[in-house]
Amino acid sequence: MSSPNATFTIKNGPSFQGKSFGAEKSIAGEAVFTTSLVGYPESMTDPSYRGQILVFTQPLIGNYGVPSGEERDEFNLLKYFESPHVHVVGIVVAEYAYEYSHWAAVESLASWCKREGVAAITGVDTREIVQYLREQGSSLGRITIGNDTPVDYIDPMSTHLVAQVTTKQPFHISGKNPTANVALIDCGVKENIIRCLAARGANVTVLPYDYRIQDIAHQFDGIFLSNGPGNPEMCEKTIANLKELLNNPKFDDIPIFGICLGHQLLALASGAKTMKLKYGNRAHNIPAMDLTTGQCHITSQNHGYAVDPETLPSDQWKPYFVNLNDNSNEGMIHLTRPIFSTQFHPEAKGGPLDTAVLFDKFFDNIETYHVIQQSKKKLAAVHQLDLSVDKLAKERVLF
Ligand SMILES: NC(=O)CC[C@H](N)C(=O)O
Repeated sequence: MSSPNATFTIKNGPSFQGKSFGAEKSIAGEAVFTTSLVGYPESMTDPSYRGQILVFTQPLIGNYGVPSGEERDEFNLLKYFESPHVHVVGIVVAEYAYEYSHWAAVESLASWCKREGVAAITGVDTREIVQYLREQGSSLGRITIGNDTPVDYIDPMSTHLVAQVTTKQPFHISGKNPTANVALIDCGVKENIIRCLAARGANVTVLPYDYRIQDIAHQFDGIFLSNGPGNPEMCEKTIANLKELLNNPKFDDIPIFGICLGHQLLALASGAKTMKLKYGNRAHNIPAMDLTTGQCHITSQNHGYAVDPETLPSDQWKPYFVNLNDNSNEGMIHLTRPIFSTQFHPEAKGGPLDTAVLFDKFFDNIETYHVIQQSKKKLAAVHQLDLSVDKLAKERVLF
């Protein structure tokens, strides 16, 4: 099989010669690496990877092909992909498996990359690349096909990636035996996050990232803040909306749960700061300790930024989880309100399900919210009562 030569170059770093197996299109982006062993279809369709060149440390990639991007589940969510399209601009693998086999596969990784316009290079030493990226930190990179003139380096983090991937209009996903209505702020949400909410009984209303949630929050039983690509500081509108939600006492009881970018945006809205990590955390086996219980959980992650826990206003928030590899912040929890968020992905597809229980915690908070709302309604009704003597009860009334 003759495939064109390809070159992967790290800005201010080395070049690696290999063969192209994807789209014959030279590209540039931010080069990052993942140590996940499985899940390339999910990672490549995760909007959080927008604009990045993904280097897989797992040496053999493509051996189980690519599943259908059209099949949908009972919630009308994509069964195998995290969004309808690939978001990485390129992939770098040590050894592309030209033969694939899997019961769910409908095509090869190569044909998928070609159709989706994704550059792919194989036959390079990903160990050396990753060692380089660990030393230099996440770097700009490019893949040049054949004798193409290399394209200029592009820093995707300087563009508003969330505005590109968010839903442009609100949409609705009906939950299973619904017991709650959840508003989801879509900064690039993964299908499996919506599935985790819908499967637990939430009707999910998915809103564009800049939707004024503070105007409609009272219509919902909980608010969810999604994952998404890029620098969290770019999402100024979302942060401003969340600030109103956090600062207005009328929203004191409403449950909020954020994941990854959602966590970072919540932190920024609370007055904390975020920072760029040297090379980020992208893996399915990262240990995070729950600081409220001392228990360690293995978590799935994909992020380049993190919250600086020192900057969390300690009169309102405390760190919830900590990363046991690099001590970075993995979550926060409000001291008095039903709000918490995590840097890792409790919905984990792929990856371990240790922390899926956090979705149940969100639903517990929603249940408590229902009880509070009910008693508030009953108390409010008391003030509407007709006080004519013949209308009043003749003994004490307890709810
Ligand atoms: N998965 C995510 O939501 C990533 C969040 C953010 N874009 C980061 O890289 O840190």
